[in-house]
Amino acid sequence: MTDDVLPDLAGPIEVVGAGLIGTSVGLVCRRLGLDVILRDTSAENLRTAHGLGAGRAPLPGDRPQLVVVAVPPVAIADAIVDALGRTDAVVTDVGSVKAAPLAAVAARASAVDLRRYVGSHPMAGSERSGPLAASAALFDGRPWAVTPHEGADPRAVGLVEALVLECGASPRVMSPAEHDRAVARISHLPHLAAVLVAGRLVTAPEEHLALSGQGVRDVTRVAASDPALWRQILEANSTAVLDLLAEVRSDLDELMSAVAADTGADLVEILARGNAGTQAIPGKHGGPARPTRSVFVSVPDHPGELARLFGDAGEIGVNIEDVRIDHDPGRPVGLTELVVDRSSAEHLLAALESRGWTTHR
Ligand SMILES: NC(=O)C1=CN([C@@H]2O[C@H](COP(=O)(O)OP(=O)(O)OC[C@H]3O[C@@H](n4cnc5c(N)ncnc54)[C@H](O)[C@@H]3O)[C@@H](O)[C@H]2O)C=CC1
Ligand SMILES: O=C(O)C(=O)Cc1ccc(O)cc1
Repeated sequence: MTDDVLPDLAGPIEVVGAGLIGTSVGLVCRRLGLDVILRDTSAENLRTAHGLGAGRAPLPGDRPQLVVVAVPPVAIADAIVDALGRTDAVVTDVGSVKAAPLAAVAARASAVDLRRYVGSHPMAGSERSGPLAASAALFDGRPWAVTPHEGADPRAVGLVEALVLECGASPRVMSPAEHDRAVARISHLPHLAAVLVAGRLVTAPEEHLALSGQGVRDVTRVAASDPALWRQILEANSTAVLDLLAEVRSDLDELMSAVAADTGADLVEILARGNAGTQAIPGKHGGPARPTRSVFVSVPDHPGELARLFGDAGEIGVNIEDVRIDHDPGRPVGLTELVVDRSSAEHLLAALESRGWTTHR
């Protein structure tokens, strides 16, 4: 934290770009009772975001305290420069890459007061775009990078941290360059891995695809994202991404030799490295990863059954960390996977069985 006492987020908050992220920020701020001004070049997205209650149209004389720029990567630098010139507010952006837009804004530093600009990046989102995908709960418990440049005003940094906290997220302060190396590994490479695996499905025969289970859905989910957005993200972070892709190319060579060899020892080592990688990911709220276990329950396909299952889990006193539903429209029963703390799994299974649920071990 940059300051013992963070500046109060008092509003008005101006959001430039009322899409997935901007509308979500607007919804959170409105829920806090703050005045939110929305701007967007798309009249349709603006109309939708207004209709969702994420904010209002600008009025002459508006004086925002904070401007949040949430436009596509190619438009970010211009929107930051515009906001710094048009207002005396602190300006942040939520772009996925930090060093390139900062350099573009800094190149025009004589025209703008750069001290009021502090970049940031919520590590939350989805494969969907636009205001209809927005949610006030989007940032709950998520990390949100705050990336001040060396000349940033500490009060401006504090105000951006206050926004992050009010959104229910955890601020992580780091330099723009460090941020870009980090997201290459934890966001951009996973995205490209999902794209490559999903790309292999395009020409698959229908009877192969009919066998699809949760694994292929988990690994490919983010590949459904907007290609135009991701092209811009990858172009803005190409150096860090290329370094990692070169490492993955040599991993792939190693993997191919291991699969081709008949001892299996090397393959086990590679698979175990994967295990270690999954355990390196911190748990929710940045805490240590806690071991979880999946409990599978058959849920009859009638209204209210899922609510009854969640209600029973609540009464049993077990917190559900995550949930997945494998729903086969051809069957009267769906398979629900409840991800719970490993130490609670046996207790949950026994208690659900005693309440008449069919579980699968
Ligand atoms: N999609 C995701 O999961 C995440 C995206 N981000 C970053 O947040 C930013 C916004 O992404 P999304 O909300 O997903 O995109 P989106 O496509 O849902 O929303 C972008 C909005 O900006 C508007 N817009 C475009 N150019 C504009 C301009 N010059 N002035 C005003 N409005 C303009 C568009 O009409 C659209 O409503 C991007 O820079 C992205 O890299 C950050 C974290 C997660
Ligand atoms: O959907 C997900 O899980 C994401 O990871 C979304 C996402 C997309 C872009 C970002 O810069 C940050 C997060």
